[in-house]
Amino acid sequence: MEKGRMEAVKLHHIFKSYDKGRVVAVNDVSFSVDEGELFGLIGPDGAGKTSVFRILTTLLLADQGTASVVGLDVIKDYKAIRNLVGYMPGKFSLYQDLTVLENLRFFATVFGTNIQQNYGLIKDIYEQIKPFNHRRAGKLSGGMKQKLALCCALIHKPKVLLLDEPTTGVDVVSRREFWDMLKALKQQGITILVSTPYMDEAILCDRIALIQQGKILSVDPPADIIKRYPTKLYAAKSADIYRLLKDYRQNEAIESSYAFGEYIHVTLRYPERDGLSTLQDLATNLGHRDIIVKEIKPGIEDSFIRLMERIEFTGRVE
Ligand SMILES: Nc1ncnc2c1ncn2[C@@H]1O[C@H](COP(=O)(O)OP(=O)(O)OP(=O)(O)O)[C@@H](O)[C@H]1O
Repeated sequence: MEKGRMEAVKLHHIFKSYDKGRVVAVNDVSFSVDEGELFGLIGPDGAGKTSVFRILTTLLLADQGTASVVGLDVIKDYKAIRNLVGYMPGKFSLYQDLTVLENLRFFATVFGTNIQQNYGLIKDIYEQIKPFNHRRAGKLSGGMKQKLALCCALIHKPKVLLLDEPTTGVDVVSRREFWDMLKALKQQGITILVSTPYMDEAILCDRIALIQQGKILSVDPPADIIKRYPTKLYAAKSADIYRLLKDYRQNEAIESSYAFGEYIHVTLRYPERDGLSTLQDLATNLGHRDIIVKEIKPGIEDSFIRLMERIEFTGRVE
């Protein structure tokens, strides 16, 4: 952390299990979010993201560990935290039978404020949904619902925004617009912790924590995670890409291979070998046609897939 910067969110060795310990949802999670940071919690379904958010919003008690938001303890200071945090839960949180305006007024009243008082903060977002002021929330499109939920989470001018998968199930254009809004909010000094299963969104964060099976695999700026990719990565395809994937998977020279768009991404067990000819020859010898093999730069998805494979293979974070 930079000198003089405050940690807006902090988790210290947090554990949470369900079903009398049978499901370990959060397994020794520690990370912190600096004040003013746009921080992503990235992981697949069931990784433990929602449990982390519920602990931070004081709705769920951790089994072990401590957590704080703007320096306040989630257990001792839970009431104060609720006033300082804006929370957008993963599942649609608004009242479906209330209109856009009624939802906003409701959330403002709960926090002892009104729409006018903090209008500056929600203005840009709210103006996009204002034409639908009298439409019931349940009748809005996914993107509109998401904007309304963000307005409601902002209505009391929180210091920290906790957004649990705000873009899941929303179309690509709305997702992009939503991230533009987050950037604008960050510029106004609001700290944002946001979870997402989408890797293309991970890259838009200042730093990301990758979470899998309740464990944090890494916490870094996305560019650093990509830079640390430890080996050469190849993209390959042929006329029969499904058979090629199967063939590569059965070959002992191949370390890892997975479908990625119209290509297969491949790493080799013996990186000192000439990867291009190894992959090309393998495919040719098995009768493939229209073979293309090239070396490529890894993206954040490749880095995450690699980190996930490590944990599944060894059962621990390396
Ligand atoms: N109340 C509960 N009782 C039992 N198991 C639970 C409960 N809540 C969550 N779990 C389990 O804990 C694990 C982590 O769930 P959590 O909802 O925190 O993850 P997530 O990353 O938010 O995933 P999702 O996006 O699917 O909600 C999952 O295996 C889930 O099935």
